[in-house]
Amino acid sequence: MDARTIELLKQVSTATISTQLLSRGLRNTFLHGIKPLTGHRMAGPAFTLRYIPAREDIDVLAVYQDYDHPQRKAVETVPPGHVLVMDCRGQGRAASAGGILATRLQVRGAAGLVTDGTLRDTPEIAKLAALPVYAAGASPLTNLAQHHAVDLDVPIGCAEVAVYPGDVMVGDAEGVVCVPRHLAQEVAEAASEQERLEAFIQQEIAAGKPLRGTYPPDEATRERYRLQADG
Ligand SMILES: O=C([O-])CC(=O)C(=O)O
Ligand SMILES: [Mg+2]
Repeated sequence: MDARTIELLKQVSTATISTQLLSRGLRNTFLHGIKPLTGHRMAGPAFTLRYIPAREDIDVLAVYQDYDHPQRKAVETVPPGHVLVMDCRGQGRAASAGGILATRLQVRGAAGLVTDGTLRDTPEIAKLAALPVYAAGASPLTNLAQHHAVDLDVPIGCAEVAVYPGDVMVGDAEGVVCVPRHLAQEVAEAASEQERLEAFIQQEIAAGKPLRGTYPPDEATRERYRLQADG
């Protein structure tokens, strides 16, 4: 994934990206119900972790003694610049990670943390200066009370959206959208162009122009936009 594509995607809104994906036939790309915890914008390829339901005879506290426990391994192997995306089947009675793991992700240069479950230690996570974090809420209970980490870097569902490793996860104040990897570059370019045009339309509407002719822009409005862009 080239750096320019990531940079462009980080600057545009999830609303704009959703429209660009819809215009290419993709309707189910926004992770509904997932909210920002730290407020930082996010863009980076997905590295995934899949959880299945926990079972009491297997998921006991002693499993954390294994440093290769898949949850811990995910945190230690997500490549820098990638977003760790966790599939919790939308279940949040137990947290999918906590403050120490999130701090480790930040130190390792991860581009973000996304879960369709919950997180614990959220007051500390909210203070992280550089890591974008998105979750469905908070739960103080550790993950193995409900979740069993199984697979790394496989296709997952997150908030009922298909996420394939390498798809680009983009986050802003409204939440997270998943951009299929093969569309990332063209969507990034088209979304930037759409936002330049919409900034002009926004100015016109604020200055008193009616919707008719302005939004969507007719040829005359487009011509004024081109003149402003050239000038
Ligand atoms: O048990 C967990 O999910 C991990 C945890 O609290 C932390 O990372 O601080
Ligand atoms: Mg903790």
